[in-house]
Amino acid sequence: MFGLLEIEDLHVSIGGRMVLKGINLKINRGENHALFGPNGCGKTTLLNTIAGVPRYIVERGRILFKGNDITHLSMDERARMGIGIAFQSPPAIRGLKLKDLIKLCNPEVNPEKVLKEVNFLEFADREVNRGFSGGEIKRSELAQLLAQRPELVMLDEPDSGVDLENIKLIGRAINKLTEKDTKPSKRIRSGIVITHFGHILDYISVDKAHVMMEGTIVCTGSPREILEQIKTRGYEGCVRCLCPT
Ligand SMILES: Nc1ncnc2c1ncn2[C@@H]1O[C@H](COP(=O)(O)OP(=O)(O)OP(=O)(O)O)[C@@H](O)[C@H]1O
Repeated sequence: MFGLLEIEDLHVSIGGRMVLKGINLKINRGENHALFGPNGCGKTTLLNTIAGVPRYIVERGRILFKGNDITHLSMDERARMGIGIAFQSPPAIRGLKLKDLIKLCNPEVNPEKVLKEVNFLEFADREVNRGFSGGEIKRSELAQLLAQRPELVMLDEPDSGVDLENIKLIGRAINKLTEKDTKPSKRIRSGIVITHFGHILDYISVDKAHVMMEGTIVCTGSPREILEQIKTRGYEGCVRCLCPT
């Protein structure tokens, strides 16, 4: 199948330290992948590198998106090609209202309608992320992505800090972004979701999961099976059991 995203032997350093040490990953159109792994193994680094955040330096390997080598393109160019990301800790933006940022993401959309989808209408006139709680930041980021409608959506811990009622809304928005509400043959959009506890997996459809350890992907398999193994055996035990070398 045609890979929307293909990553080959990716090595990335940050602050002079090699964090990603040979990532290989293929995400086909219509697929949603989950990424598990212990703190500091490089999950955020992988997503931020795909998005093109400048401080992440690609030392070796390449990233292909829709068949094009995007390894050295700017963040802006990648966003225009269809890559969207919800950051773990996005900055606050003084002087810019959330509804105006949503309009900047896509002038065609009605910001109020988008904000309603994530139960966030009352924040339309607030400055972006300024004083937002952890769970509110997640809804703010998702509203921006719903406006942008990227072909590849990357979500860094979308369930962290979100209450039980809003996690359902967030799940529905992610399924919409990855077109899980559309016939499989019509899906063109894909996703990558980082989650520690897997709460969001009760609300979204995920096709494959990967376990990352020390900068590489060490196991790939069924999201439910991997999550169960991590819960009972820990990361290393999960890998020994499901993906022994
Ligand atoms: N600016 C930096 N300079 C040096 N090291 C950094 C820098 N930013 C991140 N790192 C290191 O890179 C490693 C990978 O960080 P990353 O945020 O990708 O991990 P993660 O798997 O997403 O972790 P978590 O689950 O805690 O969010 C960590 O050891 C982190 O301390």
